[in-house]
Amino acid sequence: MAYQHVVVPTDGAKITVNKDLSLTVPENPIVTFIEGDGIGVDITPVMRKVTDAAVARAYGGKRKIAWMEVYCGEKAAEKYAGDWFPAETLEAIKEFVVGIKGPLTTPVGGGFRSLNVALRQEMDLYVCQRPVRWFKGVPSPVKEPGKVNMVIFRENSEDIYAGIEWKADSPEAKKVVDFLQKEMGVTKIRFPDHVGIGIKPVSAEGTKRLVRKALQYAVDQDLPSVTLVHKGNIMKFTEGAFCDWGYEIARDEFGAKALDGGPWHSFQNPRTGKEILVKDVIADAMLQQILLRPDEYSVIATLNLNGDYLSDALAAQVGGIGIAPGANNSDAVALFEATHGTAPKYAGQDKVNPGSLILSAEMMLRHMGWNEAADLIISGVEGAIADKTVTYDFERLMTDAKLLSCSEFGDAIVAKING
Ligand SMILES: NC(=O)C1=CN([C@@H]2O[C@H](COP(=O)(O)OP(=O)(O)OC[C@H]3O[C@@H](n4cnc5c(N)ncnc54)[C@H](OP(=O)(O)O)[C@@H]3O)[C@@H](O)[C@H]2O)C=CC1
Ligand SMILES: O=C(O)CCC(=O)C(=O)O
Ligand SMILES: [Mg+2]
Repeated sequence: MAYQHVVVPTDGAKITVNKDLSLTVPENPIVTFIEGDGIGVDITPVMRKVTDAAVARAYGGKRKIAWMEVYCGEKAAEKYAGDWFPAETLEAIKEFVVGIKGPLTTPVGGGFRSLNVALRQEMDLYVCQRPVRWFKGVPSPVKEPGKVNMVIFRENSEDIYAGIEWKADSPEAKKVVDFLQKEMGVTKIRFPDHVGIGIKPVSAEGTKRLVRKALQYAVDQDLPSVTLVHKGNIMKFTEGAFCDWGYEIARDEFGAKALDGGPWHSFQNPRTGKEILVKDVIADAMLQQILLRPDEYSVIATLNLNGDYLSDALAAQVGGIGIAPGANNSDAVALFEATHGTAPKYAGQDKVNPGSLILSAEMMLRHMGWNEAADLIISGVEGAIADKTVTYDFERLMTDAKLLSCSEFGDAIVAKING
């Protein structure tokens, strides 16, 4: 398609999705990127530099990413006369199927809705996959961070993130309250006169497609358990149903059987013969379990809000959100991004840790099947940390570490990649 501001690189070729959803990746794939607001200007160029270095080193110049900038957030508003979310950005990410983004600002309370959530919803990127593991030498607030090795599968399209809510005192909120009281027999709205109302949709379809991915991941990676995290004791028909549907798909599609009458289940990994335990934990209890007994958890499948809370909490255990990567996937399109936000107080200072976005690029390379380059990124990050040459977030918690800027940390990783 013809784009207004997006310039398609002439030296690149399109990644295509095959019928079985595998990718055909040319030697010079076009990969879309959104720079991002706030610290996006600092971390995105560093991520590109490290990724290019890893690809060059791994394939000796035979392969090269053709980066294609697309716009969202503040930079889009400048380019597209106030449009923060240009339609052609969505079109380009969908057309070129693999992309990576910096963080985007969302105002609290009023203002526009989250552009990050809108990107996920518009492209139905229903899986938010966030691996959390410790890198040797990273300072952590817990005694044994090495026991943390989990992958969160966060449902990315439903829950209260669907954005169905009405402001207190608006005619819409009053209408919904009226409907609830008069037609649904609701008597428990504590202060009905000035109340904001939010609706939390959770469906069988949305739950099952997410839990299916989590179970399949456990099978493919030969992992010991999948834990369904929910608040089903309180929200029975949303969070409770998520848990029930999760077990149902484990039974129906993976042959899981209930253990001692349930609710926990298990099934045999068809590839390795090992048992995979399917269990559930209530969300508040899970927040203490990840601190006290992290080694008992491996793959986590959960709803949108629980997954948001869990990802930042788990990231803190292994060194903070400066080093927490992620992916947003549909069946065809993948958009990689850090777990953290725009950290506005550090914007433009060349200060923050680019690690989360670099490790998101590592996930992206693996998604493309470029595992050799992905491995080099991991060893580069490990090497820079082992040398205690780190950004402020790690340096302030380490003894005898050398403080590096964001770009210098990128250079230290590149030096390890080329070393
Ligand atoms: N996917 C996305 O694009 C996301 C966007 N957001 C948006 O970002 C904005 C700011 O959100 P906020 O709640 O402040 O959360 P942020 O994640 O942006 O920042 C919170 C704190 O986390 C630490 N931090 C974040 N990124 C890094 C990094 N790269 N290196 C080192 N430390 C880091 C900093 O801690 P310290 O102060 O201790 O140094 C920072 O003050 C909001 O508009 C929010 O909506 C939020 C989350 C995700
Ligand atoms: O979109 C936002 O502003 C926040 C999103 C977020 O916190 C997340 O995806 O983890
Ligand atoms: Mg978050």
